Amino acid sequence: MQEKVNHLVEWLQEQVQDAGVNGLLVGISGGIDSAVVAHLIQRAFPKQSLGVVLPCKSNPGDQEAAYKVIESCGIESLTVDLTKTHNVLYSTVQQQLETKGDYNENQERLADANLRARLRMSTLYTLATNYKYLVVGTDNAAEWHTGYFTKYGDGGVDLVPLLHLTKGEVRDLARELGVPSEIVDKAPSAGLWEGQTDEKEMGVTYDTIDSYLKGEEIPAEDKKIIDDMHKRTEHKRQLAAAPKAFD
Ligand SMILES: Nc1ncnc2c1ncn2[C@@H]1O[C@H](COP(=O)(O)OP(=O)(O)OC[C@H]2O[C@@H]([n+]3cccc(C(=O)O)c3)[C@H](O)[C@@H]2O)[C@@H](O)[C@H]1O
Ligand SMILES: Nc1ncnc2c1ncn2[C@@H]1O[C@H](COP(=O)(O)OP(=O)(O)OP(=O)(O)O)[C@@H](O)[C@H]1O
Ligand SMILES: [Mg+2]
Repeated sequence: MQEKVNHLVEWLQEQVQDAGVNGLLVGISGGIDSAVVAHLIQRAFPKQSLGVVLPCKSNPGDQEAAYKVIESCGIESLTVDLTKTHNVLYSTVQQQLETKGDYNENQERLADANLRARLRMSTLYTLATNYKYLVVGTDNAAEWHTGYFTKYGDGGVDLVPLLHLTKGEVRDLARELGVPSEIVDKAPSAGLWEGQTDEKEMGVTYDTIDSYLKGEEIPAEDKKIIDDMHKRTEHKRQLAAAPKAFD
């Protein structure tokens, strides 16, 4: 496990050197994936890394967990509350759509949620420009395969160090790095609406997705859920489609 930590830390250092930038930053949610990334970037750049807490109508418990992560790795930190910004932007768009008679209430929860993820991305890039840092993403192999992220939201990043690690491997890494146990053990959630958990929303557990990614047998109904998600989200793993060039 220590070898994996060293490998990832060295990889992060190389990426910064190759890009000619000063360091790295990550959004810290209070969940395990960003906790692992915060610990890794702090080890790679103890004085040139930043953990950013971005509450947006968030559960106060998540914010407390985010501060525990910061304390556990000693990373420099900053908090930008996006709740008001989100309210202003979402309600302005909503008003315009209502005036046009086009507001689709059925899409409200998802549109509201994805805007939170994209406001976080915009804020992280504003800070990245200020510090000349790269934005580090937190997607793991299970999220990447299922496309369980917001396109150009939490998926809009420069580096994805956890991309090849299953959720189980992320948990092992978290324990090795000293992430507080209550964060390692809590149910993964995007925190985008009240009571949301990843596994409830996807309809399949991370253990099952991990097994599938490792080539193990899983129940046919779970395989179907995972294959459908993978197919539906193929566009998120590609560059934007473009027509053939003119002659
Ligand atoms: N075939 C296609 N080719 C090219 N583009 C296509 C497309 N189909 C949709 N699109 C575009 O993609 C958009 C849909 O994708 P997207 O905007 O990502 O939205 P979508 O995949 O519908 O929703 C994001 C999902 O990720 C979850 N999430 C988000 C953020 C964080 C986390 C977490 O784990 O913390 C989880 C969230 O709970 C939700 O289930 C459409 O609005 C459309 O613009
Ligand atoms: N309140 C927040 N403040 C800062 N960053 C956030 C916040 N909410 C989400 N993010 C960013 O979005 C990423 C995607 O969230 P996701 O829920 O997949 O990861 P996580 O919360 O770190 O772990 P888990 O999947 O176990 O909940 C986070 O890792 C983090 O970088
Ligand atoms: Mg989370």
